Amino acid sequence: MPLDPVSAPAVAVRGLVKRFGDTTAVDGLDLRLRRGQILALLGPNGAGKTTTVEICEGFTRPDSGEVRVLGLDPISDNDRLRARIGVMLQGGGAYPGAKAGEMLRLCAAYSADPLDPDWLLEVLGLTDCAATPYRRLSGGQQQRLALACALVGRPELVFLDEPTAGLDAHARILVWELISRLRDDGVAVLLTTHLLDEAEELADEIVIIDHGRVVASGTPADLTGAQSQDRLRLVTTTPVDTEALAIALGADYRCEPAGASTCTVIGPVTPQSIARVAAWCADENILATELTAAHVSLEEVFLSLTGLAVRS
Ligand SMILES: Nc1ncnc2c1ncn2[C@@H]1O[C@H](COP(=O)(O)OP(=O)(O)OP(=O)(O)O)[C@@H](O)[C@H]1O
Repeated sequence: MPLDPVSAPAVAVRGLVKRFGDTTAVDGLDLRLRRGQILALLGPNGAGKTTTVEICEGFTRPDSGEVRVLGLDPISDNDRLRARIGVMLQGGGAYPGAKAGEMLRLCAAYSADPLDPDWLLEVLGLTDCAATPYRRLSGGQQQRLALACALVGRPELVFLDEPTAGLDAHARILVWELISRLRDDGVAVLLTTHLLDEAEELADEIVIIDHGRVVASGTPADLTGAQSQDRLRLVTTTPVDTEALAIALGADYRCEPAGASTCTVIGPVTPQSIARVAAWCADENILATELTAAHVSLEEVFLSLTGLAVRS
């Protein structure tokens, strides 16, 4: 694994194992995050995401495996790493009486070349509450301030743990825009989230873990595209006899109801199969209002891989 702290990947993890008593939280995990990329770590509750991130942050010691963050060991090189990484602490380290603007300026004072705190407050929609004591901020404002504190030191790598949890739609978009700008400026982002649309929107690479192991990885398009090629979504004004449609299409096709007047045809999507579905509807005097080569959502991929709802 390269050790050069300048050109090394932002995060390189190989064969990581962490046990807590009888529980194996991380079980031989590999991970690689390049500079200027956003990697979203997804997984059901208890999958091992937080443990992995805390090991990368240097807060938890692994049992075995190799971990390099910006080419350095997160525990033995922690002092050198601190100034180069940003960590979003949930309500952490706050002086409840301190004002939002003061807290951010204090964080900025630890950095040799910080971002302008007033600019960050503005971008995150916090200017109006700069003089508000931390304890009086709403949950969403505290969340955005935690993000600002993680970013103000101009880190090369930032760890974001559910950065938009609890934010309203407007605030979520502000945060998404800021995260995208960071990436464009070359910052690497390791994002953990339960929001699959957030991962799909932001991530260059998604790693889905379960039981401490990687179960799938790739770009959002890789993960959803592989399963999207073999589905048609048919919406009709009256319910469809899915068995009859499947028989009409032949042995390569299955047909499943997906709602009162929607069904999914599973099988090769070709110009001929689309024509056959439309012709069958005409023969049955059924009005098709939509016939689309379906996009499989990341949520469907996640469910099929982990067998679990996002929040179990
Ligand atoms: N300090 C600890 N002591 C004992 N067990 C722990 C500790 N930290 C984590 N675990 C266990 O390790 C496993 C992985 O937990 P972890 O918090 O990493 O999962 P996660 O993917 O972050 O879950 P969530 O989505 O709920 O935050 C779980 O079974 C958890 O109970």
